Amino acid sequence: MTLWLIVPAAGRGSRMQADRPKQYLPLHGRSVLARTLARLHQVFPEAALRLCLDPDDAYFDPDDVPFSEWQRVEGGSERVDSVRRALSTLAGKAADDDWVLVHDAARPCVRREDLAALSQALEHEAIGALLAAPVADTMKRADARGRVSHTEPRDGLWHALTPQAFRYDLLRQALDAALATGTAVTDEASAIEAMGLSPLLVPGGRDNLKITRPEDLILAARILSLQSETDSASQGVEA
Ligand SMILES: Nc1ccn([C@@H]2O[C@H](COP(=O)(O)OP(=O)(O)OP(=O)(O)O)[C@@H](O)[C@H]2O)c(=O)n1
Ligand SMILES: C[C@](O)(CO)[C@H](O)COP(=O)(O)O
Repeated sequence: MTLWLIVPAAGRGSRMQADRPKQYLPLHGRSVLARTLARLHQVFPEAALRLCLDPDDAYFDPDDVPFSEWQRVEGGSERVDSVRRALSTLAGKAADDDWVLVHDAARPCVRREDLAALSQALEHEAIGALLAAPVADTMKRADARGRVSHTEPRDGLWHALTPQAFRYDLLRQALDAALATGTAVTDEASAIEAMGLSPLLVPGGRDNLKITRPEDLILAARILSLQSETDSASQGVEA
């Protein structure tokens, strides 16, 4: 069974307001995209990668791709279109029940142990699963005036992270249905949910942030430093 990896990296990063798409901004001496791909490759070295890139991309460097089996895919206008296009390249290659993991290029800090936990969860899963983090703050619902309407109970609320992993044929059907009906889906899980199915939530670290705004890049750099300090410390203990 092949493990397919889709990395949507075709966004423009408009909220980042940088001189280039955020996936090409430097993070600890390499691009965000290179860091994300390296992290995925450490846990899934045998996976077959589909990398969604903007057709006008002027920054991509193939040397940043550590996977031996990979293919570039032209991204679409929304994230869901990019993922759907990547899936279409699997037709005739993927088995219906192959797992497809989708991970944002903009999430370079995903922990290796969280990737491993997701992978392990899939061993007992029929539909699919996503990394997610429980909401930690008190949640306010705003009214039209920008004042608090009421406090939302946060019990059972989770932040949807990536990777999100689903069976190839189910994900294909779910995205086709969402696109055909115009259902807004900002992640793979919401397309699956629209089919009446309930993906599994796999607890993951809140440090798996999606770089979206300028301050996120500073946070991501600090998170990577802390993660590498933790890795060095645990290697020291084991040695
Ligand atoms: N048409 C698109 C839009 C987004 N993405 C990718 O999907 C991930 C999450 O999207 P988001 O953070 O919303 O990225 P952007 O669209 O780049 O950001 P913005 O909305 O600020 O423009 C990113 O890795 C992004 O490159 C994509 O492949 N194709
Ligand atoms: C897929 C995603 O990263 C899950 O949090 C997210 O939905 C990306 O889209 P957003 O519009 O930036 O929330």
